[in-house]
Amino acid sequence: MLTMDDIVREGHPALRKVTEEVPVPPSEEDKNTLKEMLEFLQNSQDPEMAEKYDLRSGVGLAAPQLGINKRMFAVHVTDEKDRLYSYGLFNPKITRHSVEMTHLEGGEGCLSVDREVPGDVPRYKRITLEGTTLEGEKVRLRLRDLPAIVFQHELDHLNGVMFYDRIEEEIPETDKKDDGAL
Ligand SMILES: O=C(O)C[C@@H](Cc1ccccc1)[C@H](O)SCc1ccccc1
Ligand code: NI
Repeated sequence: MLTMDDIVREGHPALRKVTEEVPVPPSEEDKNTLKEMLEFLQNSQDPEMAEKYDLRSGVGLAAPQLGINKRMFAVHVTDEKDRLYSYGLFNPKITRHSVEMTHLEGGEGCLSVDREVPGDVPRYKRITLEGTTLEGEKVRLRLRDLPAIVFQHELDHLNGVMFYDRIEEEIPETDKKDDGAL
C-alpha cells in the first residue's frame, strides 16, 4: 500500500513536468498503480488507517506526486449533498467550463506541500471533464463546487502547476467586493 513516504514533496522535478498521455487501453501496471492511488485516498480518510500509517487526509492524488510522469490521477471526495465521487482517471481533460469562478474557503493545501500557503485559489465553479476510467471506459463528468475544485487541482498536477501558482496578489482592502467564496 502507498504511504506518505511514496509522495514526493515540492522541489522534486516531477511536480513541474507536463506529463505524458497514458496509452489506452491502460496496461495492467498502470491500472494497478492507479488502483493503489485510489486506495491511498480511501485509507487516508479512514481514521484508523490514517493513524496507523500516519497518512495525511487527501481527496485527490496525481501520478506526478509519486514521481510518475503519466496523465493519471485518483479522486475520492464527497460533495455537499453527500454524493461520492470516487474515480481513477487516465488522460483526463476539461472539455467545458463555466465563466463563473469559485474558490475553497480557507485556501488549498497539497500532499506534496508541507507548509501552509494562504490565499484564494481561483477555480472554475463548473466543469465538464472527460477521461478513461480504471475499467477502460470513456467517461464524461459534469462537476461543480468542491468536486470540481478537486479535479482541477489534480489536473493542474498533470501540467506541472501547483495550487499556489494560481494565488492572486492581494487586493487593497478598499477595492474588495463579494468574492463568491464556496
Ligand atoms: O495534493 C493533492 O493533490 C491532494 C490535495 C487535493 C486538494 C487540495 C485542496 C483543494 C482541492 C484538492 C489534498 O486532498 S489536500 C487535503 C484536503 C482534504 C479535503 C479537502 C481539501 C483538501
Ligand atoms: Ni496537490
